[in-house]
Amino acid sequence: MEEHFRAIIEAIGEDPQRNGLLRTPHRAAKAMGFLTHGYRQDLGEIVNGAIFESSNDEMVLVRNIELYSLCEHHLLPFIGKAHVAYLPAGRVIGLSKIPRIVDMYARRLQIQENLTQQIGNCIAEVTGANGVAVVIEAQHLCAMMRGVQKQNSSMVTSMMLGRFREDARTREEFLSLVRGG
Ligand SMILES: Nc1nc2c(ncn2[C@@H]2O[C@H](COP(=O)(O)OP(=O)(O)OP(=O)(O)O)[C@@H](O)[C@H]2O)c(=O)[nH]1
Ligand SMILES: [Zn+2]
Repeated sequence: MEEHFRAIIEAIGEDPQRNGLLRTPHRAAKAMGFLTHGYRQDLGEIVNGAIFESSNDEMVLVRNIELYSLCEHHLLPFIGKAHVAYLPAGRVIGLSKIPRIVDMYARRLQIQENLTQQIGNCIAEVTGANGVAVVIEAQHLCAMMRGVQKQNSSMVTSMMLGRFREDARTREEFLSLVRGG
């Protein structure tokens, strides 16, 4: 990847040999590696067996999970928040595992719709929940610092599975809890 970043710097018309840019291909490759480390993560290792029996079947919501991803069309960041809820069916998942799952999919080349769906499907599979809801609100730098250059619009995507899809009252409870903070 370093070589390719050096070529990009040249293509821009810059001098990769000038002092400030000498180590830039190395740094950029390292940064890009970090921003896409989700490809090299393993769901089993992330969850690490942290699934616990529980008779609680009320909604569990983790809201305001900060999210950094890269849009697959421009390789520019999109940044926002994810809200994830599920209705336990006999077992709950370790609290930290939800943001870890969000990150595993966010740290890849994505479009927001697919990211939302992948997180929802994954939480559903891992928890066997009666329902899963995911809402993501994000701002895309490709639509802010270039292209249409809209600084104040954000994109909201959602995925409702099981009871969240079937039952309007459950969905409403989720949305009002999300709006609450
Ligand atoms: N649906 C969706 N579109 C996205 C996402 N991220 C970026 N895009 C859009 O992907 C589209 C790519 O359109 P193209 O016309 O092929 O590319 P472009 O010429 O760079 O488009 P502009 O951004 O309009 O200048 C643009 O409309 C982007 O806004 C995303 O997460 N979801
Ligand atoms: Zn984009």
